[in-house]
Amino acid sequence: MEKIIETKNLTKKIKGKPLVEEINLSIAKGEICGLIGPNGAGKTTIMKLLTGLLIPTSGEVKLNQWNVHKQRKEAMRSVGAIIESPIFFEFMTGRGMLLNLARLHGLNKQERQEKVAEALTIVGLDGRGDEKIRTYSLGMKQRLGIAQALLGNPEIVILDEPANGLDPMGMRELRELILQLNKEKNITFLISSHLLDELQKICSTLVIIKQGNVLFYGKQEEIYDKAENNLEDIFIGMMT
Ligand SMILES: Nc1ncnc2c1ncn2[C@@H]1O[C@H](COP(=O)(O)OP(=O)(O)OP(=O)(O)O)[C@@H](O)[C@H]1O
Repeated sequence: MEKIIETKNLTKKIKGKPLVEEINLSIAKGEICGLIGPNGAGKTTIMKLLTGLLIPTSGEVKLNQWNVHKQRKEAMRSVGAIIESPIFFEFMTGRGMLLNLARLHGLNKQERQEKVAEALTIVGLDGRGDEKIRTYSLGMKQRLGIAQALLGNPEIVILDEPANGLDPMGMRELRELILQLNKEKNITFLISSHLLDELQKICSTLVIIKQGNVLFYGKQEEIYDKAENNLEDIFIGMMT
């Protein structure tokens, strides 16, 4: 199976204090991988290292075989990411903002219009694309963030806490969107969340971290034994 995200002994220290230590991940193309851990475990740090927003103290990250820190341009070509909250210009329309971003991908005017219309349709915002972002609900903003990530035809999408603050309807829409993109475009997802039920529903693999160290990494079914199939109980058991 082709590996699309690989980390080797990935370590980040700040002033000698390890934020994450010796992280070894090997995520295959087409996986939906959930990253879980308590507050401060190092989830955002891992995502920032994967997307080149932080430089590792030691170890390496490869995306699509490209080293993120040595071959940044090539590595980032395959990734769309939302780390922490996406930043929007609220006075713009969803379509206007996406059209501006599409310029950065070097598309001509007609290509930009087509690409943006396609992205808005995929995330279910085609009917609202010409309204100002400030009128959007949180769920719509999250989906606009995903539309933004889709503009570069990514093979990997990295989402940091995408379901934060969403109501049950918004969560279901987000879940269905992720599953649809995974199935139809074979996009690989790495998603961090505190919402274990949500991850349990969609992830093929899980990474569980505590204080910067990986406690479990593998297929979701491997974590359950016959007596126990509740991810929350297993997670809390590991943390205490
Ligand atoms: N720039 C920094 N300088 C020093 N410590 C930092 C810095 N950034 C993060 N940390 C620390 O590193 C640890 C991991 O932080 P990180 O944000 O990756 O955790 P997280 O798992 O994403 O947490 P949460 O679930 O609360 O978002 C925390 O103890 C945090 O305080």
